[in-house]
Amino acid sequence: MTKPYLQISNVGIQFGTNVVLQNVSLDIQRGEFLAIIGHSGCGKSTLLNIVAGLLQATTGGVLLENREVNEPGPDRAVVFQNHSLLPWLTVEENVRLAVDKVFGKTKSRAERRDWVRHNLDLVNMSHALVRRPNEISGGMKQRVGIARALAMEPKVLLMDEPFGALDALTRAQLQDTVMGLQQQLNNTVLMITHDVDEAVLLSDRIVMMTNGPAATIGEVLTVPLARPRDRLALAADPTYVGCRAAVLKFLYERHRHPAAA
Ligand SMILES: Nc1ncnc2c1ncn2[C@@H]1O[C@H](COP(=O)(O)OP(=O)(O)OP(=O)(O)O)[C@@H](O)[C@H]1O
Repeated sequence: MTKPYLQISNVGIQFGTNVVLQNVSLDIQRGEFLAIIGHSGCGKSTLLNIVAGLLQATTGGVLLENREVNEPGPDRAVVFQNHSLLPWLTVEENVRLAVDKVFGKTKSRAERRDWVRHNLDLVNMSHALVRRPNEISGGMKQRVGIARALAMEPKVLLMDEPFGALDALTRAQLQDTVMGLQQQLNNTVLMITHDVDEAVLLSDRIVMMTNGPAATIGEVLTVPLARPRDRLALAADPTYVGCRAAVLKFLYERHRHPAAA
């Protein structure tokens, strides 16, 4: 068995007397796409923030390529639900800012410019280089956020409900883009979602969290669907339907949210 690329070991965290996570352990291999799913408030964002280095675990810890994670770093890029673009900069400048920070010393000006454009091209945003965030749609902003994260060449891409604020059609387009990128770049991805179909469509494994307080991993489901995946073809695929049913069962039968009980 290869050594895990990203290792979450016995992670627990409490805020005051509120124990949010307890004994969370997960080994992630390089190039894996993992979705984390669980009811609202169970601690998904908290877990992602610990991996991002934005929060410190109370117990346990995280290793990335055998190095302890204890602060944010460009090797772990985060894409949030609500884009975090700077409104006074253009699309190109927003990505450029991150690229300059990471590659300011190792790439020339021209190389950095090409790298910014290449990453915007990957998410089909080359046509909007000089637009500002308030001049583009929500889906386009998320595309720019993804380009910015990819342009940092992170070891791990962390996505916190990246499509949560988008309408269903835009969401489906973005999911297809992310699947295409995954096919091309083979990133290691940890993505939080509330959407069962999204989790099955995009992931290699789905991590299902129990309800809080003291939430932990209840089950991990492997999604044995070949790639590339086609959402229309999969809708009637017995393996897809079975995975979907397993996640729904976990969420709505075995770990129903207390508020819905
Ligand atoms: N900095 C903090 N200080 C105190 N409590 C916090 C802090 N961050 C998170 N919490 C608490 O931790 C719990 C889990 O929150 P978290 O946002 O991680 O859940 P979630 O599963 O991502 O929820 P959602 O799906 O609704 O986004 C909540 O009870 C929240 O109030």
